[in-house]
Amino acid sequence: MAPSRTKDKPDTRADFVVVANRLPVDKETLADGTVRWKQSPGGLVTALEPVLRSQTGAWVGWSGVPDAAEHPEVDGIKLFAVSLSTQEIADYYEGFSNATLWPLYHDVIVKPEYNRSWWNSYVAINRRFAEAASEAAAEGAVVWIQDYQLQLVPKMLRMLRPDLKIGFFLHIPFPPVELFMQMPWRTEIIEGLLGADLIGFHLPGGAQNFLYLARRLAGQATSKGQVGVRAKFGVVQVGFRTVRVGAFPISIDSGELDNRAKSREIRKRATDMRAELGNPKKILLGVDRLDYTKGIDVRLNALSELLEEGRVNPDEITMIQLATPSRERVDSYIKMRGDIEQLVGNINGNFGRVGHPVVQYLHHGVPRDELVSFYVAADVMLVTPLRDGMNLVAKEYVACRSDLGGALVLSEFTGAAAELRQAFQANPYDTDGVKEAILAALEQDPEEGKRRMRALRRQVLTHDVQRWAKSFLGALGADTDTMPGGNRSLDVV
Ligand SMILES: O=P(O)(O)OC[C@H]1O[C@H](O[C@H]2O[C@H](CO)[C@@H](O)[C@H](O)[C@H]2O)[C@H](O)[C@@H](O)[C@@H]1O
Ligand SMILES: Cc1cn([C@@H]2O[C@H](COP(=O)(O)OP(=O)(O)O)[C@@H](O)[C@H]2O)c(=O)[nH]c1=O
Repeated sequence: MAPSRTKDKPDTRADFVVVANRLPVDKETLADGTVRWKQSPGGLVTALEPVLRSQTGAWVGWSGVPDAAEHPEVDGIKLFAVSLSTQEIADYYEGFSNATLWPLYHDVIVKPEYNRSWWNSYVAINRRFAEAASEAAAEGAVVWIQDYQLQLVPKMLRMLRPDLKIGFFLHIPFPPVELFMQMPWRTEIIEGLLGADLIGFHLPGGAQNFLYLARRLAGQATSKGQVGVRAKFGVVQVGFRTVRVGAFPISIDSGELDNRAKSREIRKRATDMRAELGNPKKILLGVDRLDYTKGIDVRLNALSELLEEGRVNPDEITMIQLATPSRERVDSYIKMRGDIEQLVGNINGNFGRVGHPVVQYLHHGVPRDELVSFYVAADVMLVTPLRDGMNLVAKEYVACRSDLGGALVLSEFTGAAAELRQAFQANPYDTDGVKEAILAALEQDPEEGKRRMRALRRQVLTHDVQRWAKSFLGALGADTDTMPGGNRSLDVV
């Protein structure tokens, strides 16, 4: 992605508009005052950027820093920046989005905080996004609203622009009814979402939870049958409008990643990495935003016990944990960072040698090619969230393994677990189960490993992000003829 320049405002309205909390690029001001734009963190941007690149469209979002109203241009995508003040970032983004909704929707792993002034800010900022989307959209356009930060936008936008076709997709889990009922503004949220024509979740369970709440809280008539995957949609009747509810598991640009990982440069870099690490017998890898939902502590605790019990030899393994900074001013994230770094320190203190720490921990992002080289080099990929909407990292690892090497340890509580059945799955709350899964992955028979990886790759390469977008937008009634991919025939070995 190459941002070129900034403008006052993109000059034409678009027929296809993505609205997300973040723009695909974050603004960064260097010490000498130079401004640069870099890819924003997280899977939502990884997934949507190739989709929007293949359509002619616009993206409405925030640039990741306070009071930035420039509109950068990225590879032909028109970007409409929504400006947030420092106080609004604290109340709407760090507060209501990430200290209320995020923990509530992730099984209350930490206690959600219910703060009325945060809610007021959430309402005001959702209105600002709705107004920006309304300005960006041409007559009759398709507007696709993304994620938990913007759940009131569908209704607000419909009131401003009844001519639009409005879709909404939730990238995180939609919680069980008993948990959602904690939310003081629960009815407003359900009614906000019902402004859309189509509401998408990763899994049928989220769609079912939503349908129940639409009946109970908004008093609407709904269908009662099971929702399927990309099929058998639920229906909510809102006056004269019919709102459809479905499950659309998100994915990655698998073909692009598969090709990139096969390149000579990446292969060489992966071999060099192994040598730089002292050619350990096995490399274990974790790749996450530093978030308490990701279960980084789960895998570190399991590894620590395996080392203590002598079931894993510290001289034979290296674990690499990439942990990109995330939501660094939210209390629960500050505490978790300290906990994780202490765990890493304990393992290295107890089992490392000079020049050979057992865990190599990086608290910063790495360039895309470097990340792909890590995937190619890793013998065991550790994905152990306590709860995760999808987890694209698991799919990226599989897409990078055309050599059929490697093994994936995967938490049952990720959206990806529903599709990646041949991974070594474990309940992240069961430390013994996680330890057994890690051992099984480390010790797998190579032929059995190939069989598993072949099956995983068949799933990931035939269910790519283009197929995800096409299935959602097709169900919304948008014209998807111009989109590439969607169940492309790929080189699956
Ligand atoms: O924007 P941030 O606060 O820095 O957070 C980054 C993104 O994190 C979340 O990603 C989710 O979307 C992925 C793609 O669907 C999914 O695989 C993952 O399970 C989710 O956690 C969040 O939902 C995004 O809004 C954030 O941009
Ligand atoms: C550590 C790291 C990650 N990435 C990319 O970020 C996304 C993460 O997506 P996922 O669905 O697994 O989870 P969240 O959205 O964060 O909740 C994935 O595409 C990674 O490749 C990255 O680009 N660089 C990094 O250092």
